[in-house]
Amino acid sequence: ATETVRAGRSNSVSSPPLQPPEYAQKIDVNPPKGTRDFPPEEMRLRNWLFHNFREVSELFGFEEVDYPVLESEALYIRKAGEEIRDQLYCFEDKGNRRVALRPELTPSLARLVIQKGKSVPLPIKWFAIGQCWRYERMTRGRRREHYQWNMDIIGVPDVTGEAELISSIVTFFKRIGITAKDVGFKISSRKVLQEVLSLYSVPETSFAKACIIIDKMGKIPMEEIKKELKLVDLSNDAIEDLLQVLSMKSLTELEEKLGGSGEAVRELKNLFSLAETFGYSEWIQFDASVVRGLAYYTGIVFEGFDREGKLRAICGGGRYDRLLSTFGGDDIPACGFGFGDAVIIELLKERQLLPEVPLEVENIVCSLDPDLQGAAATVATHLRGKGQRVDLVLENKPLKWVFKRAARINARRLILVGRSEWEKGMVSVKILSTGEQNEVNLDDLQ
Ligand SMILES: OCc1cccc(Br)n1
Repeated sequence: ATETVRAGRSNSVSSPPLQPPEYAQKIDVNPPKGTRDFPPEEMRLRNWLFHNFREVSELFGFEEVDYPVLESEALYIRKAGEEIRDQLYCFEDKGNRRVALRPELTPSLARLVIQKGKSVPLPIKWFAIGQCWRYERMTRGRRREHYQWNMDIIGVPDVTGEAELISSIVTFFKRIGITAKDVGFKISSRKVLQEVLSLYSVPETSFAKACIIIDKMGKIPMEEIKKELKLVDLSNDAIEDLLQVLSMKSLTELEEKLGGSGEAVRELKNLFSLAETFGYSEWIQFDASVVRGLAYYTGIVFEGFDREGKLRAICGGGRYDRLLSTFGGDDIPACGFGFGDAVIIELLKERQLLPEVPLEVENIVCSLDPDLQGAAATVATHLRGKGQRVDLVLENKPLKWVFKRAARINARRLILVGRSEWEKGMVSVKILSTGEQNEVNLDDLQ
């Protein structure tokens, strides 16, 4: 075949490496601002994390789903002043469509549930692990993407749904060595806010906005919180009453304020008694200040937090009974959570619980003679056929190089293909930890 010689590059192996062609332009080898590469070591840790997400989801009988990273912008146009809306990574595509990189997975889930309609029997129990995006001014140097694990139950109106979801997260934490001493769940209900605001003539449209403002408590000054609440038509009395309730840390106190007959207190009491039966009471506490920052929550809300208080929320979720109907679907109750891939790794580092996830390739196979490269390929294929991982040395390399590579890949065995052995259908097997070396018939090689 005629060799095409690219301008500026010589095909002869002997000439010294030339300067890159004049058209080459050194690219920025870093990933875009706010995004991450996952080179092998980081990818092994990520795979370990996602493997645990999947194992727990399957333990709870959930089915895995996924959706496009790119969605119609319309899925996220909510007018409640959410940060997620301000930071939407949206643009107009070449077909003049308004699209967005998904900032969360729940709207996609709602879209697919509606699309599937009656063809999917309830309750739906789906989980997903997907990359989510936000466009944040890099002034704060925060990430623009993360991977989120979501589990959602659609079609169960009772708090047994939320209890099941919290149980799945507790199960996940236990699997990776996190205990109730490290992490807890703050639990409340948006119905607490609803019942307080119902004592004052607060317009329904103000409810979601008030929740988003209250979610900023602790992040912006209290005076700013009050100012923003006034702007969504809450009276001073309503605000004072609300803030007093939000400081409550006991259900007894809440019941004294709201009475025991309302839905908020009844559901929370039910959830805490279910926690007893699941066996995770030590993990949860009532905290009226938890509202979460998504507009569509309508009932129970919860968030996982690190008890040392050094990190941002580890995960969060709650009930969203109106989301499907706001998308034009039937009025189907739903609850779910999101669990990001970043804070949990920070927590594991803090607690010295990061797992060792070394590269482990059991075997390294190499020929001792360039003419036996084919024989080495035969040996590698034989072993791979038996489910053995094999790193096949693909070039004629000195043994010193082979031993160095064997150490890097944590190989247990070095399989040497030499002429005299191969003529007898044998190979030489060296156990690298002991140095023990034997000739083995290829057919007996396991
Ligand atoms: O949790 C909010 C969020 C959404 C998308 C991307 C990132 Br990073 N963070």
